[in-house]
Formats: sequence, structure tokens, C-alpha cells
Amino acid sequence: MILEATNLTKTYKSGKAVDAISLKLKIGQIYGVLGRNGAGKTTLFKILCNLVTADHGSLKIHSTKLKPIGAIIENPGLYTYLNAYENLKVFAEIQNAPRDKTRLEQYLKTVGLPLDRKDAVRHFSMGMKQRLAIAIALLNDPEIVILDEPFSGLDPMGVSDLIRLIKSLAAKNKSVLISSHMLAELQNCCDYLYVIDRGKLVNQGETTRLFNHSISRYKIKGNGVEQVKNKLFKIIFAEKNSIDIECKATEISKILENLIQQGYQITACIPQVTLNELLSQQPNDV
Ligand SMILES: Nc1ncnc2c1ncn2[C@@H]1O[C@H](COP(=O)(O)OP(=O)(O)OP(=O)(O)O)[C@@H](O)[C@H]1O
Repeated sequence: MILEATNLTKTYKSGKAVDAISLKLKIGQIYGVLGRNGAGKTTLFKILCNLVTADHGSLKIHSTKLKPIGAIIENPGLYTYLNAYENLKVFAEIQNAPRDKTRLEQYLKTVGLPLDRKDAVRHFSMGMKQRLAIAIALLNDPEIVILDEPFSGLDPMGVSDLIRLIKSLAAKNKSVLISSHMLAELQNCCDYLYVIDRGKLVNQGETTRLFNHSISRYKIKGNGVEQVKNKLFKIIFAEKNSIDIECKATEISKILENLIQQGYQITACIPQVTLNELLSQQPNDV
């Protein structure tokens, strides 16, 4: 375990932003904190980064490094009139991090920014700015990387590129903690999820298990599948070549087999889980 937070609590005049939240991070794993706007994600991350002091609770980081955490909290404040390399250099100076050219260029390579891109950051796409911010978070070679809402403002290509980068960081033995209100993105990249609502931890567990536990609806696509007559499952919505059905995760393979036996060519089966379902579940592993 690289980080152990126990019962972290922070109260503002408006109420408890973080209410007795505990979490544990292991090296090489990707963790997601899922919650609606205002759930307390940023406040929690600020406590972990020592930018806000918790009223109660304890935080233990098992590291010998002086700066074991690299983080992007809220919008990364880049110098938009400087290029990527110059930004890294300035931040390395501010953070008193090693700043030799080879090392800084290596960080740009790690996050997939081209070394020959010499123009000012204001010309960069959102995805490229996000990559540069991650390079800045990596400057002290931290063991833990914390990214607050890294997917916001990215197009689908940008999201999948970023997920690839996050996975590559975990493969390099970093522990990565990401917040988002975007279910699919966290599902695609996190090993473990913490679901929070109004400051409280309401659900947690390994991502696959958490989702399987929460799935009760599937969208099934296939030629003419809307014409199926069955008693095995309840159709809640049907349109040309697509049906939404209600069933348990344990029943879906049998249902698909049955549809195939009836001669339907199934082209997709997409689990439908909403944030509300994850929020309303009983805690899994708490
Ligand atoms: N400095 C502060 N002073 C007073 N209240 C605050 C402060 N920071 C956060 N809050 C309140 O704490 C609650 C949690 O806010 P927080 O920003 O942590 O949530 P969030 O999940 O990150 O939301 P978002 O995704 O909208 O940023 C909100 O009700 C917010 O208004």
C-alpha cells in the first residue's frame, strides 16, 4: 500500500464537503473517484495533496520520496505564451525538480508530445494541454499521480489517447488516482472505483465487479432483433435492429445464446449502467 487515508473529513460553512472518506492505493493500480458535480472529489484530492487540511482523519503515505505525489487539480495553469518544453522547464524550476534537457524531453516523450512542436501552448488542443499538464505532474518522478477531471473537454479520440497514457503510467509502477463524473471513461481505465455522493463514500469495489453487480439493463443490437418473441427477458425499449432489455448479468450469456439459436446475428451487447445505479447500490466492499 502506498497511500492510506482514513476517515478524512472537511467541513465548510456550506456543510461537509468530505465526510469520513477512507481509501487505499497500491502501486501500479488505477483508481477512480466517481461522483456528480459537487460530490467532494476536488476537496478530497486537495486533502491528499496537502492543499487543504482535513478537520479529522489521517493520511499515511508510505514513501521515502520528498514529493511522492504529482497532481493536476482543477485546470492546469500553463504558461500559454511558452512552448511545451519551456513550460516544463519553468515548472521544474518552481518545483526545484531536476531540469536537464534529456530528462525534460523524456517527460514530453512519455506523455506523447512531439519534441519538434515548438509553438506556444495557446495553439495546443485540449488533449495536448492535458498531456503537458501530466508531464508537469511527473516532474518529481512521483509514485502517485492524481488527476482531477482529466477527461473534461476532450473529444473521444482525446479520451482514448489519455486512457492509454494513464495505463502506461500504471505500467511504470505509478499509482494513479482519477476523478470524474464520466462513468464510461472510468470504467475503461480504472482497476478500482470509489463512488462518492454528497461527501460520503457510497460504493466501492473492483471496477468489473462493481459494474457487473450494478448492471440490470443491456442494449442488444442485431438485424431484426426488435421482432424477437420471448419469455426469457423483459424488453424495455425497441427500435430498428436494437432492443434494450432488463436482466441480471448472470443471465445475459444464456439470452444471447438463445437469440443466436433463433437465427439473429447479434452485432453488439452493451451493458447500461448509470451513475444513479452506482450511487444507489449498497456499498460493496466498504
Ligand atoms: N473553499 C471552499 N469553501 C467553501 N465551500 C467549498 C470550498 N470548496 C468546495 N466547497 C464546497 O464543497 C462541496 C464539494 O466541492 P468539490 O469541489 O470538492 O466537489 P467536486 O466533486 O470536485 O465537484 P466539481 O466536479 O463540480 O468540481 C461543494 O458543495 C462546494 O461548494
